[in-house]
Amino acid sequence: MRIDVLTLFPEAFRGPLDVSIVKRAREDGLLDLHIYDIREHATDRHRTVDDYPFGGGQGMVMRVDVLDRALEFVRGQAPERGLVVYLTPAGERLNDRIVRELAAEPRLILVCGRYEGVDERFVEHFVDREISIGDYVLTGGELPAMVLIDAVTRHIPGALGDAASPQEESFADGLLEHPQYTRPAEYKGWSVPEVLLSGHHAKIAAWRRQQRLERTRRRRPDLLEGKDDPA
Ligand SMILES: NC(=O)c1ccc(NC2CCCC2)nc1
Repeated sequence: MRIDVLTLFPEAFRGPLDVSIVKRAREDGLLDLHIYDIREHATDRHRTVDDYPFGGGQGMVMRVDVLDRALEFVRGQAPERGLVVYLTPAGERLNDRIVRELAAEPRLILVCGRYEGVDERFVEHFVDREISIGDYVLTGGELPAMVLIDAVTRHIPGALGDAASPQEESFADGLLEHPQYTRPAEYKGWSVPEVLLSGHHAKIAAWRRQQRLERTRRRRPDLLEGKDDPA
């Protein structure tokens, strides 16, 4: 899978994607990640990428002509057309279903906004999906882009190694995940639920299922709406 990122701050991407699972996926050629600087495609002497909003208002808006040129350049870097995703609080709320949909794409082109956002004509004519990682405003689309890259990478076959598979994770069947425990079995008088030490796999599976249901009912009843009571 190829992911291209358009950003004014390529340096923001150094670090989180250079460690652990994502790093390994890149080294193994499972994820082909490229970061591009939008400012390279500004044409004036001052390399301007933004301008004042028509109609007034505070802040600046990213120019459609600069973004169009940047996207056209990036598109030309690989044969697949790529699905263009713009990170914005006004987008579809990211969830497991959307992550899986995006992970099925051969190529994603993520566009990170800054200032007050981008000229709407860029969204209307070039963006395929607007995605939000939550109902809050950030200073840029870079962190949401990294969240998306991390979440999508987990679904690339082979990225999680043979061990875990995303299916067992939270949300896979719409429920929160069960509590986890490991050694020491006793710590400061705090013990581990006996069933987990029993080696009785059927009982353990039943206990974990019960925990997932109880947690979801208590913390995220919205996840259970529209589902007949999952026994
Ligand atoms: N909740 C989010 O996914 C999100 C995305 C982008 C953003 N800020 C960007 C959007 C255009 C200028 C800054 N804030 C929040």
